[in-house]
Amino acid sequence: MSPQLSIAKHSPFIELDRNTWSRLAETISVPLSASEIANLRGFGEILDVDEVQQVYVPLSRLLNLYVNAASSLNHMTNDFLGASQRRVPFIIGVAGSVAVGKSTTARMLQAMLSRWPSTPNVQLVTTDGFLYPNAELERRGIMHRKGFPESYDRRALLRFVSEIKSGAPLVEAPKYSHLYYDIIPDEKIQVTSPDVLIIEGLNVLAPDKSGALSISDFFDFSIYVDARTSDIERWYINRFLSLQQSAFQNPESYFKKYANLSHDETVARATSIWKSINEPNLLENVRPTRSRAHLILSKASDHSAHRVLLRKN
Ligand SMILES: Nc1ncnc2c1ncn2[C@@H]1O[C@H](COP(=O)(O)OP(=O)(O)O)[C@@H](O)[C@H]1O
Ligand SMILES: CC(C)(COP(=O)(O)O)[C@@H](O)C(=O)NCCC(=O)O
Repeated sequence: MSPQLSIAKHSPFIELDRNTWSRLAETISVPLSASEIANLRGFGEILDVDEVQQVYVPLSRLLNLYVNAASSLNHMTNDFLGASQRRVPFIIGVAGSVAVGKSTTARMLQAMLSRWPSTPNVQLVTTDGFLYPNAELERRGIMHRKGFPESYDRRALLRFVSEIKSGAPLVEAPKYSHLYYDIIPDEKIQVTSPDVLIIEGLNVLAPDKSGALSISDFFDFSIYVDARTSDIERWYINRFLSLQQSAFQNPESYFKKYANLSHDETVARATSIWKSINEPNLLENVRPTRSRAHLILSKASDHSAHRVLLRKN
């Protein structure tokens, strides 16, 4: 047997190409209208009814199976313990690079999962709320490391997730604004005992370096959104160009300093931010967590998912 085949044989993942994956749920129809899908789509993405039918319907069905199985196990465990039945949220982590399209995947899952009768209440939080405020990043001398593991208040994030998993009826998270590029001091996001909570962020699968608990220890399922580095760089630059024409024109935007750049200057600025912050973070911290995921959604250069890897166990 060639070394390549034996590596594949001993991989913890089953690999499915798009056609094989899409056939797993072809009898289930898309529960969203074309305009609902358009509203969930991020900048530059091609998400359409075909993509939802072929990629997200099977994913949502698989997750529904996991949620129902976790709920049965929870019931049986409580019976065994003689404890009262109390349901705690099923937590799904969504990881991947800046600009890979995590937010669209997470929003799509939220919309799809909430259509299942067993999980009408699906809530979504992003980990950017747990970034230190810019003033604190400046104080620590890590303003140029936004998105790196050390730029987050990891203790607060861990407390947040463990409170949710302990069944607390209301848990609050700080709120981040892409417009201000900073934490909004007086606003909070509330998590109110959902059936499913999706937690999306760059580093959600990162283990704690000192061996202590990390938030992924509280996940029931996790997804890594993957693509080639060169494709993600192009998506980042194209999105930056679109934002320069829209969001950066807002006088309140942190990036208003880029509002009058020419096309070439904007590309140069985006490339420099990508090369100095987001690509190193992807290579050093984010992609190394990929094999910790239960499922890897692998995207082709047009943003469509072309392959799914699912853990065998
Ligand atoms: N500077 C910005 N101004 C406004 N919105 C932004 C800015 N940067 C990113 N976004 C938006 O924030 C969301 C999260 O982006 P990001 O963290 O890169 O994750 P992803 O692209 O994987 O969803 C996306 O919807 C993106 O369009
Ligand atoms: C806010 C982010 C760190 C993403 O945070 P996440 O929700 O993934 O924890 C990222 O979108 C970002 O703004 N990075 C800084 C570098 C840049 O401006 O591209």
